[in-house]
Amino acid sequence: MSEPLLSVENLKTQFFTEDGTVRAVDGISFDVHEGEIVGLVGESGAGKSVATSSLLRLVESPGEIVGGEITFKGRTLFGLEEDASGELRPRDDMLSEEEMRREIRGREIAIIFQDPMESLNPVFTVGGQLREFIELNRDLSEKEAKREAIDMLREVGIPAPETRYDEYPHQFSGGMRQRVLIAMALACQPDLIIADEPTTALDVTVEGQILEMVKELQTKYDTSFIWVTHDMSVVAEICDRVNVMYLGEIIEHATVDDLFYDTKHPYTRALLDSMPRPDETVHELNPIEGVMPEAIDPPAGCRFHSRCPDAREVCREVHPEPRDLADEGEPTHRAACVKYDAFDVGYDESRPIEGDAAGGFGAGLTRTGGEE
Ligand SMILES: Nc1ncnc2c1ncn2[C@@H]1O[C@H](COP(=O)(O)OP(=O)(O)OP(=O)(O)O)[C@@H](O)[C@H]1O
Ligand code: NI
Repeated sequence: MSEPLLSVENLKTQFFTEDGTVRAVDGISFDVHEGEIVGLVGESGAGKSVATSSLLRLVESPGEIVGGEITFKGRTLFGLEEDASGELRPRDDMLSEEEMRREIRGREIAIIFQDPMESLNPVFTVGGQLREFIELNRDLSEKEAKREAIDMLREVGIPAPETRYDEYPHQFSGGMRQRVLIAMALACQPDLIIADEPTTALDVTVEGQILEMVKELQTKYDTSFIWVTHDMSVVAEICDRVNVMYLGEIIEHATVDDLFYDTKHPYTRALLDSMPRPDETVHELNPIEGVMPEAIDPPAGCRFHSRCPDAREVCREVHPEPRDLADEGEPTHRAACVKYDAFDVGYDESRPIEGDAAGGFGAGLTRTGGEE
């Protein structure tokens, strides 16, 4: 396989709060190849948004990237090294803030957020904002930029783009605003677009239309995407490969087909069981019980053990790093779960955890009244 477009190694981002250090992103590694849509999926608070804003170095105080390496097209977006006294400092080849702003953000890597009103200014027309963005980033004249802006609005399926050009954001529906943001993201023909739950607030029909359009545009422009979502049906719809996040870590990585049909990690299993699936006529859904623990003081061992139906004593002790469990010649399929032989830490001999997972996965069924 060719060199990845983006490669992320052991990325760690923390927030230094009064209550303690929030380990929002705690050592994740993944890559994105040219022309791929890579999913980042997980429950609220898993660290998806912090991970994606880290890629563009947009994490704000009290947050900070504290470790790892981010490489994009051979350039170091983030990287640390130890100086003579053992202190960590940015590597010489790490891009400056100025370079990030002028060369990377928007131009090479664009980001689309869930709430379009965060990115669109309500007091300027939609077309004006799009035109200005294009003008700034692509060295086009005002007139050329305007033509390009109208073309882009048409491209993302906005009817009568010449008229809509002069309208204000509030005159657009939620779905249409999201289309405008996609136009803006595409306007500089970036190699990578990060989409942070851009369709979550929309109704399912509009969401479906937008996903369909993104797939078409993706084929046309060969843009790569990182698609952030908590919704497995969106993953199924749009992604080539998926990373599943839980409490700051990527606990499973696979192609979409393998993730759905050869699920390895119990957390991924639980996520899938908690959602309706178009390909299965099971009507009973099992919500994942319990809540994700705090990222300030993550549990020892496997972070999912308190909610996991397969948890054994060893899961409290051993903290598994993802390992490739794929058969030889098959696409990579990494999972961080010691129940697989590849881990060889004595799972089979270990005692199942009973009565530990108070409020944990399935607790409501198996433990109610089981206390006497
Ligand atoms: N500014 C901040 N200060 C302190 N903690 C923060 C801050 N921003 C995020 N966090 C913490 O980082 C962790 C990850 O948050 P993040 O927003 O990345 O989750 P997410 O997976 O994107 O969730 P959602 O699906 O709700 O968007 C959470 O524990 C969150 O509370
Ligand atoms: Ni988020």
